[in-house]
Amino acid sequence: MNDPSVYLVADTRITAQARERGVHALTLPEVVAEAVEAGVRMVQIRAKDATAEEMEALAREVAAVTDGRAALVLNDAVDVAVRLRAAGVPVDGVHVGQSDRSPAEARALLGPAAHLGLSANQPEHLEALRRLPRGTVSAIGVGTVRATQTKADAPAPKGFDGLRDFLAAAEGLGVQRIAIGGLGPGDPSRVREAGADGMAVVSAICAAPSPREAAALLRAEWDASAPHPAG
Ligand SMILES: Cc1ncc(COP(=O)(O)OP(=O)(O)O)c(N)n1
Ligand SMILES: Cc1nc(C(=O)O)sc1CCOP(=O)(O)O
Ligand SMILES: [Mg+2]
Repeated sequence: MNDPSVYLVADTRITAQARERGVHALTLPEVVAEAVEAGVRMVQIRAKDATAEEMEALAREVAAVTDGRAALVLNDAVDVAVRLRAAGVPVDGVHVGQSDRSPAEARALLGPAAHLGLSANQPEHLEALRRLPRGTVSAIGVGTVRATQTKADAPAPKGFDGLRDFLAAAEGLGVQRIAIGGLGPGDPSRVREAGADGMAVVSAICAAPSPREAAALLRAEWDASAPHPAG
């Protein structure tokens, strides 16, 4: 099973913005390399402006970096992931949202072994998930926890209490539960206490002056915090 505890959503726009502003001088594959060396074990490529060809080229570059040390997931791009997996490139799967390709269709295209993440932030999303065959969805991304500048159409912030309630409602569905949105250093213990299996971050790593140090701190904080009593 993939380890989503500290999950880097490597975003092309946020990384380029940080580089243009002189926050750091790294490309997206370099950010991923630093994060993986610091202990991140799951990475998603989020390239909202990329064509399929650009996503494929970037995914090949990032896959050469992750190379089995971290799971690699593509945002939205089911067809690209299918193509790369067929070509033997180590891409583990895809994350889709509620208005992307349906999870049933994505699973049919990806096959049973791939990772399939799905955004879920409303009770009806969990109801729909309950109706799907077990194993269709591997993980849900639940957000936003805090307001975020990274996603213009992000759902309303739930806060940590809302996160806890939503994760409890998703218990027993056989999916990993990943918190996302406005998270960063200082949050791992609260995310774990709320019952999440992982926390996904964009800015906390991609827009940090040192992505390596930011990732190492999240890794250390996650590892030092206690799991949810329910396991
Ligand atoms: C881990 C994780 N959770 C949620 C999302 C959001 O996906 P989506 O709702 O499809 O929005 P976009 O990222 O595509 O704008 C995610 N990417 N990853
Ligand atoms: C990609 C994404 N999805 C969200 C959701 O709530 O589904 S919030 C989000 C952006 C998270 O970026 P940051 O860590 O910089 O706040
Ligand atoms: Mg999407």
